[in-house]
Amino acid sequence: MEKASNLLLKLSRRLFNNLDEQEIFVETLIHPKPFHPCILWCKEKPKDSPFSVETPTVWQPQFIDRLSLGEKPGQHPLHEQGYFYCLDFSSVFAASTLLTIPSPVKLVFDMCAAPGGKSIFAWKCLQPELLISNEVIGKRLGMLISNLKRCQINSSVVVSKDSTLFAERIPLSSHLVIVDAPCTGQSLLAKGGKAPGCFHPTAINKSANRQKRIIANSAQVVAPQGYLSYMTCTYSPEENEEVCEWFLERFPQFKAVEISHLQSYQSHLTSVPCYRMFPQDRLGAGAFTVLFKNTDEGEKNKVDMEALSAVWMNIAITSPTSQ
Ligand SMILES: C[S@@+](CC[C@H](N)C(=O)[O-])C[C@H]1O[C@@H](n2cnc3c(N)ncnc32)[C@H](O)[C@@H]1O
Repeated sequence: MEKASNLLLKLSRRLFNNLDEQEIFVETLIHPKPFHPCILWCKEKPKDSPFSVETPTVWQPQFIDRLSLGEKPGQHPLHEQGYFYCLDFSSVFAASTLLTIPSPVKLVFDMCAAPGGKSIFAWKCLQPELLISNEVIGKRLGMLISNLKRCQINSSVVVSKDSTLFAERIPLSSHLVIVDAPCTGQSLLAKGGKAPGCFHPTAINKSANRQKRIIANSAQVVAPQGYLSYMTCTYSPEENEEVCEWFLERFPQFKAVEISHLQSYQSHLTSVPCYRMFPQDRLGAGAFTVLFKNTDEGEKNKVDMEALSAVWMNIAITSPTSQ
């Protein structure tokens, strides 16, 4: 993108009061610069790193390394052997809310899972007994399955159904439900990619409505005292803070959890504690994240995997038992 569109300029004025901040935000989108590559170690890190590693941020988990510019981790033989998964550092930021969830965790359900970054992050940091990764778009299933297989994410199961079905069939069952929601993908521009129409109000409203439907269905899958993690890789408030406000009005049993390690990233666009990373922070292309807790007391429902396999397309990476 050579010149900022009026819609991008308008968005920058909504996001930042300060003129310099507006300008630098727009500049990072119209003249993108590369970000440091990043990896998540699925297996134990070798003592001597095969890569040149950047100084970690204070909140960065030990199983993440941000690498020097120019490193190509995807081409290293350890990648094929499943030692690590390559992801954007914005994904680490967004998923870092999960680091605050107390163990033990039985069941993690990832509603929007392909290609698998948040599923693998949750598996690594929470060590659940079972991870269920759902991807509704058939042609995205292959990459999800191959990533979970390559990284040996046991025990995990891949499913492919609309979120409505899970709300009906496995209500109040999961300790954690992750909603890394489909969005307008505005942050792709900061990576030099394309996201046609991503600032257009029609596209933003359509996306926000889909996000509200997914988060509402996902909330019903969360067990009492369980967690719901919502995140996007886009900047517009309609897809982020406004989804959170809408959600809390309709599901008052949920409250947003303060994430102390992300305090300096707290969004000033709402009173709900939620967090944003912007591309001008130079860590990643940008993300929005919030962690909700279901404050209801009560019994968690069991998920009978045998019964489910009759109705769902379950592709078992390993064979789970009842949760
Ligand atoms: C931001 S991506 C997920 C990235 C993934 N969580 C990761 O970390 O690798 C959003 C995903 O939501 C999926 N999706 C699209 N429409 C959906 C819907 N109606 N319900 C659930 N997921 C949907 C997309 O196919 C896409 O894979």
